[in-house]
Parts: sequence; structure tokens; C-alpha cells
Amino acid sequence: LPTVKIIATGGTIAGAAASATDTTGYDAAAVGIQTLINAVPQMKDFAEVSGEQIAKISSNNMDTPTLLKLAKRVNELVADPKVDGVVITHGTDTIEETAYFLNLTVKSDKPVVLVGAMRPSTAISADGPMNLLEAVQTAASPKMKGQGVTIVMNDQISAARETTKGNTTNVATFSAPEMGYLGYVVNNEPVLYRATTRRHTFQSEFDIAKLDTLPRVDIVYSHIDQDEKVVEAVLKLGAKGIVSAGTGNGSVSDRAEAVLEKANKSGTPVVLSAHVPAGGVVKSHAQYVNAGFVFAGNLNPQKARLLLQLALTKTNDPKEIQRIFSEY
Ligand SMILES: NC(=O)C[C@H](N)C(=O)O
Repeated sequence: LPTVKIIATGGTIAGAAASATDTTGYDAAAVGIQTLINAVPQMKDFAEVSGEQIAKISSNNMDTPTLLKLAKRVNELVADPKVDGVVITHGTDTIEETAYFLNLTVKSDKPVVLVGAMRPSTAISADGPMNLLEAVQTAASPKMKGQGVTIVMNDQISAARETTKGNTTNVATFSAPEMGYLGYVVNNEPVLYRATTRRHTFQSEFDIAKLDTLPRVDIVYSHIDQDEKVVEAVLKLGAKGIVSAGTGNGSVSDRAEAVLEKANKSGTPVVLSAHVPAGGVVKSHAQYVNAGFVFAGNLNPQKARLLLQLALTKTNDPKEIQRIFSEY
């Protein structure tokens, strides 16, 4: 049998409520990894499974130190010839961010699968046990070699880069707008229909092995009445880069744009993304091209932030950062 290591970080998959009908008022991350493994003895038919607890948090509290610790541990595990795949249990609020960060920093073609749940482990029809089983089956499958980091939930297998949370409470919360799923888990095995073309894992140029922090990058959200003040505030806080979550095809207010352009031209790169769920920002208005802004493509703002952080560990030249955003 293949060997699959499970790293637990917390989240609703490890959540516990006082009653089986309570699906919102629960303590996220209450239950340890061995209890989650014991709840799904069927996993033993598909892989040699063992777990370790690296954090016990609700994923809205995920932070850079924990993210780097996790990425380093995953790299250690995938470097071990006895390990065939890795599963990470994680809260769903930021699972897409952690998945994308690992997609950029794990140096291996072995399957790395993130999994969460929308109902706490104590709920009637908790989704965690089936999700965990399917994540292990996916991580154990040779078919998943070289596919990059994936998220497996609700029978769906999706690519870290394109997947986003789309529903605050429903079990069918993850999708990849316009891009679609990579495939499904059907009756105990992954069935793939497509692959992602962007660089990831073993093809990545980023190396976090010697890093213990990442450059500060803030996200500025556009809306009616947007002025320059939030941009000025994040610059004052020491942002080394800014991601704009624009209202449309990269669009921001003229007042915000003036300060963003100045920042971009003086060593604090600015990436234009959008809070519109599909279409991306590949090339925008002439004035933004002339300002030298970086276009995020269809990366959402929270993932553009992570890619910009990693890019800034190498360069702060917007042209080189644009090359990176076009490849990852
Ligand atoms: N469904 C979940 O996992 C939500 C939880 N707040 C978390 O992200 O940890």
C-alpha cells in the first residue's frame, strides 16, 4: 500500500459543537488528528496512514510563521522516499491560500492534497470523514503525480491556483470559476479530466527553505468613494508590495491610482487584480499600462498577494514580477 502522511492544522474538519444539529456555533480545531484518523478506518484499505499535528487553528488565523513551517515540513516529507503523498487537513476559509502557497513552494511531483469540511465533526452528516477518505485516496494515487497541489472536498478535485471558496456554509463551497475542476473522486479513485498549465511545485523557481518571514504585502479593496487614504496607510505600515482588488478589469479610483502609480515607480510594486470572480486582469486601461502596473491575470487578490510576496523575495522590478505573474 502507498504511504500517506496527514498533517493537521485545525479547521471545521476538526471542529466540535455541543449538539449534532449545530453547524455554525462550534469550536473549530477542537479535535486532534488521531481522532479524525480513527473515525475513518476505511482509509487503511487504501494507504498506510499516519498523522501529525502542526497547528490547531481556525484557518482565519493562519499566518506566515505557520505557513512557512507547514511548507518546510511538507518538503521534508515529500523528500522521504518512503512517503508517496501528503494530505493536509485545514480550515476552508484560507485553504485556497495555503494550497496555492504550497503549489509554489513544494519541490516535488508527489501528490499534496488539502482537505477541509463545512460541518463540524460532531454534526449529523458531517462531511469531514468522506472528504478525508477521498483526500487520502487522491494522495495515494499515482495518477496525481505532477498535477500540483490540489484541494479535495465534496468529491471534487480542484487545482490550488484556480479554486476559491464560494459559499459561506454549504458543503459544495469550492469551485474554480470558468476554469472548472480537475476531476472528481468516484467510487474510491480520482478521475482526472484536465490539467493546469501554469508552473507549480517541481517547476517552481521559489525556495522558502531559508526564509523565516515574507515581505509585507497588503490588499487594497476598491469600491464607491475609494480615495487615496487606504493606499497611503498601507505604505506607511511598510508594505513592500500592494495588491489592488479592483472593481472591474483592474479599475481603481483615479485618486487611489495616482498614489499607486507613484508607489509602483518608486520600488513598491503594485499588482492589479479584481474582486470580480472571473475574467481576470490581463491587460487593462492604457493609463495602467503606462503606469507599469503588474496585471494579475485570473489570480484572485488573496492568491496574487502570496505570489507577490514570493516574487518580492527575488526582485522588486515590476517587469520581472509581470513575467512571474504570466507564468504561475
Ligand atoms: N469550514 C471551515 O473550515 C471554516 C473555519 N472557520 C476555518 O476556516 O477554519
